[in-house]
Amino acid sequence: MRIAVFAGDGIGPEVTAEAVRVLEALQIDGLELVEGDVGGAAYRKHGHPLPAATLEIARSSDAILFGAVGDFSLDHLERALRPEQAVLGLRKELGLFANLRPATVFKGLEDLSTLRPEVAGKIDLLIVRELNGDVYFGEKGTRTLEDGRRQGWDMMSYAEDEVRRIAHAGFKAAQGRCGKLCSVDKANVLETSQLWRDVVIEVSAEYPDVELTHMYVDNAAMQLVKNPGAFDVIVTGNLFGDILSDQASMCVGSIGLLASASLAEGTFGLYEPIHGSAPDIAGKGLANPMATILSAAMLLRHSFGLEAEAARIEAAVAAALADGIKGGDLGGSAGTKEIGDAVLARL
Ligand SMILES: NC(=O)C1=CN([C@@H]2O[C@H](COP(=O)(O)OP(=O)(O)OC[C@H]3O[C@@H](n4cnc5c(N)ncnc54)[C@H](O)[C@@H]3O)[C@@H](O)[C@H]2O)C=CC1
Ligand SMILES: CC(C)CC(=O)C(=O)O
Ligand SMILES: [Mg+2]
Repeated sequence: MRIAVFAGDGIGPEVTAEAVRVLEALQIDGLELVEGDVGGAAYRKHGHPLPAATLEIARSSDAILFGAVGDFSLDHLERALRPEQAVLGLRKELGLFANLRPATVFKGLEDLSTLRPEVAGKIDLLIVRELNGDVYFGEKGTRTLEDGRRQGWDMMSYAEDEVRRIAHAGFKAAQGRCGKLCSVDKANVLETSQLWRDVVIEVSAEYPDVELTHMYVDNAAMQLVKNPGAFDVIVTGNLFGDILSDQASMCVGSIGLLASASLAEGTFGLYEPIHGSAPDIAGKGLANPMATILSAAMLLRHSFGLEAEAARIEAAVAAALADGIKGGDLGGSAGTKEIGDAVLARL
């Protein structure tokens, strides 16, 4: 059981350290943790955000626990060298195409949400976000038009096989939950989305037990706040899924609570909080590590089939919250290590 630990930048090392403490406390037989450099930290040390040695550690591991990357002081670099390329590169190189981002309100903790408790209490949804395509991986550039104006451009596209495989992931996820799949797109404007919708409908023929609906992304953003309890599984593209999942995190309570799994075919996966490196609070011991701790639980469940251990971690996080252990992101005053201690004490 070899787990690569890539802590990264900003609050990445702070939150990852707490998740590692939780993993180690479980005393799982054969657990081996191997650290590697990613992001701005890797660029400063090795001149690249995703050095070959890190990629090698990733490839020789069974799963990756990832913190966050991003460092505003390196945003002047050419795009290929920016910290974010570490996570984008790992997703692409390792074929991590299915990003699962569950958003569920903790029972009895509806008041953590910025929504009214009776609305928030019904939230139990899963965003299945495509992670290897869309405008994030299309050709891009800046050019000067004939009249001298500068123009930035990014190519958005999806090939049918890319849509098909994430659609299957969405339908399968729905089969394991309440049997409802909502495909989110912008087919009223974008050709990329029209193909997305056509292919999702084609794939739906193989899943007669799943109720498929379609929604434009602008409406989905509104419905997530109005009636989030109506969603079971949302399947969507890379860009829309990125945005909607940050929104869903606030419906639950905080971005510091939402975990994710980025999966390839098979059991390999990268597990990370949905948040970034939070430079505004980095180095102060203020970050909420719960999203990373919950990502470690997803890792144990998806990559190793350790359901009982995963459930133990999730229960410990829920118990800590129920006992009032809250970080600043939730209006509390607990620091990163204090939250880690509280989860460990309830394992
Ligand atoms: N997967 C990754 O590594 C990601 C990296 N990024 C990068 O992170 C950097 C910062 O991006 P932002 O847009 O500011 O997004 P962010 O998610 O890092 O932070 C947004 C806001 O949420 C707060 N926040 C985030 N995580 C928190 C936690 N665990 N506990 C308490 N508060 C938390 C931050 O303090 C900030 O106010 C950028 O360089 C960005 O590119 C952003 C998203 C994902
Ligand atoms: C490359 C990342 C910065 C994209 C992102 O925000 C995410 O995956 O949540
Ligand atoms: Mg994001």
